[in-house]
Amino acid sequence: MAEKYKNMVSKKHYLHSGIFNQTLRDWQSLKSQVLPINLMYPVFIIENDDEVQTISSMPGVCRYGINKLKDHLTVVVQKGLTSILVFGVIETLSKDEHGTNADSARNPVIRALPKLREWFPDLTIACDVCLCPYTSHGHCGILNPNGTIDNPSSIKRIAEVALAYAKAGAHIVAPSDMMDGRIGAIKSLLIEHNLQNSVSLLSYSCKFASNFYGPFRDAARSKPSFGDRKCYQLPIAGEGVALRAAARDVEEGADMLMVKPIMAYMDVLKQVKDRYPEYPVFVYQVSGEYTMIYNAAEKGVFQLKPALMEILQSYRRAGADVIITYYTPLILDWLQLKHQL
Ligand SMILES: NCC(=O)CCC(=O)O
Ligand SMILES: [Zn+2]
Ligand SMILES: [Zn+2]
Repeated sequence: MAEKYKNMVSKKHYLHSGIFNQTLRDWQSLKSQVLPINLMYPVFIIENDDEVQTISSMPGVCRYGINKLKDHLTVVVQKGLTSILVFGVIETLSKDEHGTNADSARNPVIRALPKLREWFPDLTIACDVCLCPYTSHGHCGILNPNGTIDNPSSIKRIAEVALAYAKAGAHIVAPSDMMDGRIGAIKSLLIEHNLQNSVSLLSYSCKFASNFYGPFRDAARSKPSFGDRKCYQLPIAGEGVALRAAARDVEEGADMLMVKPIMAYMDVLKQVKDRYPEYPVFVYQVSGEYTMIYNAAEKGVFQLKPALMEILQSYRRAGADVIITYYTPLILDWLQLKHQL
C-alpha cells in the first residue's frame, strides 16, 4: 500500500507542479535559453574568392572564398545570425617569422572585411587575431633565436594586426595568441587611432593548451612546426592562473572575456562569470568538441539535436552569454522551426 507515503511530500516540495508542460518548463529555464543572439559563428576565409573547400577533419564545415561565403552567409543571416568570428587561411601566400601576411593587402580577411560590412550591414563581425596561421614556424607569436617567445615583439605585432583588421572593418578584434600584455597593447593602439568607440576587444582570456584543437589546426593550416603551445596557452588544470588571466585582461581593458574550450572547463566559466558578472562571457565550443559530438551522433550514441541543445543550455546555465559554435547554422534552423510550431 502506498497509503503511508501520501503525506510524505510537504506543500512546498512538490516540484512536478512547476514543470508539467513545456511553457512551465521554459519558465524554469529562462536564463539558460539559447537564442540567436547567444550564438557566434566561426568562418574560415581562403584566398581564392570562388572556391569552397571541405575540411576532412570537420565534417559539415567548409572554408570559403569571399564570393562563396557571401552565398553561404546570406542564408544563415536570413535565419537570424547576428555575429561571426572570422579566420583567415592562406595557401599560396608565404609564411615568415613575423607573420607578414596576417595583415598584408592580400590577406583574405583584410580583403573580405569591407565586402562583408557592405553585404551584411546588420551582422557583427569579429576577427580572430593571431600569428599562427601566418608564421613559418606556426607559433602564435614572434620567436627568439632559441625558439622561446619574444613577448615585446609579439604584442607589438599582434596589436598591429588587430589595428589592421579594425581599420578594414572589424567590429570586434579577438586576440587568441595568449601573449602577455596583448590586451593592453591592442587597447592602447586602438585608442591612439581613435577607434575606442567603434571597435570592441574580445579577449580569449582563458584559452587552455587543450587536446581539443586538433581538427582546427588542419582547418586553419596553423599547426606548430615544432614544440607545442604550453608555454603561452594555459595549463589544463591551472585554475588559479586562468582566473589571473581573466583578471589581468579585465584590468588591461578587455570588453568581453572568453573560456576556451568549454566542455572540460565549465568550472572556470562559472567562476569567471561569478567574478565578472558585468562582462559578457563567451565560450568557444572548439573543433574537437564539434567533431566529437558529430561523431557520437553519427554512431547513434544520441540524437544530435536534443543532445546538442542539452550541451548548449548547460553552457548558458553555467554562465555563458555567447557560445561560439560551428553548429550555428544548424541551431538557427532548429530555432526557426520551434517558432513556426
Ligand atoms: N584560435 C582558434 C583556435 O585556436 C582553435 C579553435 C578550434 O579548435 O575550433
Ligand atoms: Zn595562434
Ligand atoms: Zn588559436
